[in-house]
Amino acid sequence: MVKKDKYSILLPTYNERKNLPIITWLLNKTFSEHNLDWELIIVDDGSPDGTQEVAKQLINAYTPQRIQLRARAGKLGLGTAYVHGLQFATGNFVIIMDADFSHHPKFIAEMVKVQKSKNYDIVTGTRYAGNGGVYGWDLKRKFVSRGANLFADTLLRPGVSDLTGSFRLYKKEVLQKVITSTESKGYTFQMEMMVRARAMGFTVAEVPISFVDRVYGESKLGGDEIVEYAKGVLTLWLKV
Ligand SMILES: Nc1nc2c(ncn2[C@@H]2O[C@H](COP(=O)(O)OP(=O)(O)O[C@H]3O[C@H](CO)[C@@H](O)[C@H](O)[C@@H]3O)[C@@H](O)[C@H]2O)c(=O)[nH]1
Ligand SMILES: [Mg+2]
Repeated sequence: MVKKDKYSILLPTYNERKNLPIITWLLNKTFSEHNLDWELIIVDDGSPDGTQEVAKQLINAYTPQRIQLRARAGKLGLGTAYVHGLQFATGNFVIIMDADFSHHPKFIAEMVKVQKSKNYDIVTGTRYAGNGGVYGWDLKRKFVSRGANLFADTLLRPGVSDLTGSFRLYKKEVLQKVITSTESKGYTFQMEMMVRARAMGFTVAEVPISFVDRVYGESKLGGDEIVEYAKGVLTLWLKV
């Protein structure tokens, strides 16, 4: 008997109380409509806004088979949140995404379809190809994001149009291999993951997505992150 595919979504959250119920509802809708098996793994880093209380209510509503809350004591960052969540994933595929609607679950169906078309190791959402785009960012953030991608692409040539985005589908064993070899933690993390995956010979396909900026709260991108990112690109350029 062929085992049915299962998709584990790793959802890092920090102060996403308002977004979590709707994102969960949309995930359920998408996976039900396409008759796909799935689970949601919420990695909350001690959000002071009560995100975990909401997560517990969602577990009651959707069952513990469907949703796991894998909390950590404090805000330890996105990169390690994926590492933490991954150990609890029971699916053969893993999807990583943001909880603030920048990544709409409706794109998952297309990512799954594209993955199956040529048995790709990774499918990444891209804002910078086809119908992809960014909505709600000011000019500075757009410029920084484009510049960051151009810089890494010029030096490292991974052949992927969106290196810093984090809406991605991986074969679980591929994610495990790539994440173990990745050293950076902040915004550099997604870019390093993709560059290393390509260097290891994994196949990557792209699906255009529209990225919509969050309504509540603020992003953490600052001057320090930009410097860290530039250092990360140069380090990889020397090593990979
Ligand atoms: N557990 C945990 N979750 C976190 C943490 N920091 C952020 N998150 C969660 O991670 C997701 C992304 O955080 P945002 O603060 O919304 O990031 P962003 O500035 O919008 O950046 C996004 O776009 C970038 C590309 O332009 C991406 O590089 C980045 O990974 C992210 O997708 C959200 O679900 C947020 O709750 C943390 O320290 N711990
Ligand atoms: Mg965001």
